[in-house]
Amino acid sequence: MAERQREVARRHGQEAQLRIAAMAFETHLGMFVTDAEGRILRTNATFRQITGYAAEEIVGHSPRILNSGRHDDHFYQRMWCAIGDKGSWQGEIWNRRRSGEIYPQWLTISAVKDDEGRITNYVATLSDITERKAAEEEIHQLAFYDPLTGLPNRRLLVDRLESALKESRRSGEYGAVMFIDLDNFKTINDSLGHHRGDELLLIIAERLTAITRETDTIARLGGDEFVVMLHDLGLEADEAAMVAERVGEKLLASLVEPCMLGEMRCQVSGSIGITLFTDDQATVNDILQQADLAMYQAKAAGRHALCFFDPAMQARVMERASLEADLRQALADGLLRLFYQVQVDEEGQTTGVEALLRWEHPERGLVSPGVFIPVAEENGLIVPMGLWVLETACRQLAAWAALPATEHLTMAVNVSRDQFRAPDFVPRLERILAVTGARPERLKLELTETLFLEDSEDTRDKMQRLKGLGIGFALDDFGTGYSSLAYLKRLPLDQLKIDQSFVRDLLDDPTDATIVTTIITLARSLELEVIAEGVESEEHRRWLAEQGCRAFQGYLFGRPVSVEELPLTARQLPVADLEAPRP
Ligand SMILES: Nc1nc2c(ncn2[C@@H]2O[C@@H]3COP(=O)(O)O[C@H]4[C@@H](O)[C@H](n5cnc6c(=O)[nH]c(N)nc65)O[C@@H]4COP(=O)(O)O[C@H]3[C@H]2O)c(=O)[nH]1
Repeated sequence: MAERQREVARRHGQEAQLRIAAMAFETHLGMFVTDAEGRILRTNATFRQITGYAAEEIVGHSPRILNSGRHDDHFYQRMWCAIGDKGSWQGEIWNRRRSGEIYPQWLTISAVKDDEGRITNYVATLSDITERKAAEEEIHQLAFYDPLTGLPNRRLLVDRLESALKESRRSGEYGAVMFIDLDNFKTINDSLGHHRGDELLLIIAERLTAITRETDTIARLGGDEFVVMLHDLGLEADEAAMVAERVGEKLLASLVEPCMLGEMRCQVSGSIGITLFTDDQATVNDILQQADLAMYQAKAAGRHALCFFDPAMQARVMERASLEADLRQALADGLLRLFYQVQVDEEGQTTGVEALLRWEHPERGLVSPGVFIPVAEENGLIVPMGLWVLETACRQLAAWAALPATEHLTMAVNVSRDQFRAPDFVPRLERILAVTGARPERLKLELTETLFLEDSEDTRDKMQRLKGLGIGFALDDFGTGYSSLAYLKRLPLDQLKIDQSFVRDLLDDPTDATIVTTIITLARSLELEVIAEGVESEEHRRWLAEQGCRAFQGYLFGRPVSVEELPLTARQLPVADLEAPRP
């Protein structure tokens, strides 16, 4: 009797447990149970509500049927590793409802094991977090973005500026912050109403966005104040200032474009304050204040202007702008000159010259190409300027070819990367050769390694076409750039030019000496000529000759001079040449 009572009690207990389990299963969380192989055995009502799958549609299937495709294999591997190691995994996951809609859910998967530790089932619980995500998104949007324009607000700008500062400290690259304030926004707002004012701000936001790169930050701080942050502006302050200035000019130009506000045609202008930042100790607040201050200076300077925070930087940018204007004028007025520096062989005989550009400025005097070539390269003036150089040099070559004493001379001409890249470079040079009558075999183009960094197919093709005409190629400043043996072998080069920075110290600096000997050996193995530039003393010449260098250029033999001053004396020319024309 007692045994029967115990059996009834046990059964009641089991039923109660099953009832509890069944109730627990039917919760507000979606649930499904799979077998050890991952086949779905059971789902609850909430699961069906969330996923849209009826029990009969999904039982027997793998949960993969729910995959959204948004996660890669790696994601699922990590999930299964965690379940294997710790017995469970939980996290956010994007799944797909039966309707095809993709939605975010919070998912927990636990492995169920038997008494011997073997996995018998997996139990998953899931909740739809679409609303929570949307709320999070909205909070994020409100907290970090300007509700009118959708641009980042001050908080996000400060955040990004902090990261940019850290990055800049690490890389040493400059960044810039530009404070933009519209000059006459208040008048428009007051006369046309806030609604039109808002429209104008939206137009401005769009224009600023269109001009800047995707990686730049454009923020609206409120009212008519915008900030543009640029980064990765290079390691040189002057260069960074130039890029920032160019972007600033573009922004100013875009602001003054007229726009329609309703029926009204309106025009605004802006004042821009720029400050550069780098690996110094300035804080985010310092930087924003500097840009703000510079912006007030721009306003004080007459509006529709930009101003740098750093007065020295401002002066340099202005100096550069005036240099640029003068240079354009100089090309038009014929104030450029070619100087020539001799190149000699091992006997000291002049074999040719290098043409070097000079600018005779009415006030500045003789301006060095080191100053104005980078400006010309920056503003594109290098293309017409380079053609003038080539034509002048070729005329000189043709004139020398007519005299027995000078007919053997070669002419090396520097050609900048952008000049060589111009699509019509080859036909233009062909025309110059035809017009001047210069012999292409006497012309040598000095190219720099930057030309070979990109688009090498086009470069090689052009070189081969010119080579076909008889023109030679020297690689200038060899060793200072990105020297890659791969391109040395692929390109039709004739000569490597050892940069003067290595030659200068080779007697004192063993590293430079090793570099120079390596270049000479390399040139020999590639069957290229080699010439050392910047040879200033007999000791240098002797050392280089001992290493196998056969051609030299430098102050020891002559500085760059005008054609009239060239030291083409009897000592350097074969006597026979002076007495009788060559056969
Ligand atoms: N300390 C020292 N310097 C020496 C010695 N021998 C020559 N030099 C200088 O070294 C520079 C050699 O020219 P580069 O490497 O082609 O370097 C040239 C070249 O890259 C560029 N350049 C000059 N003319 C032109 C041109 O017509 N077109 C282009 N694209 N660039 C040019 O400007 C650079 C500087 O030209 P320059 O000021 O004329 O400076 C010249 C020359 O005056 C020496 O013994 N000691």
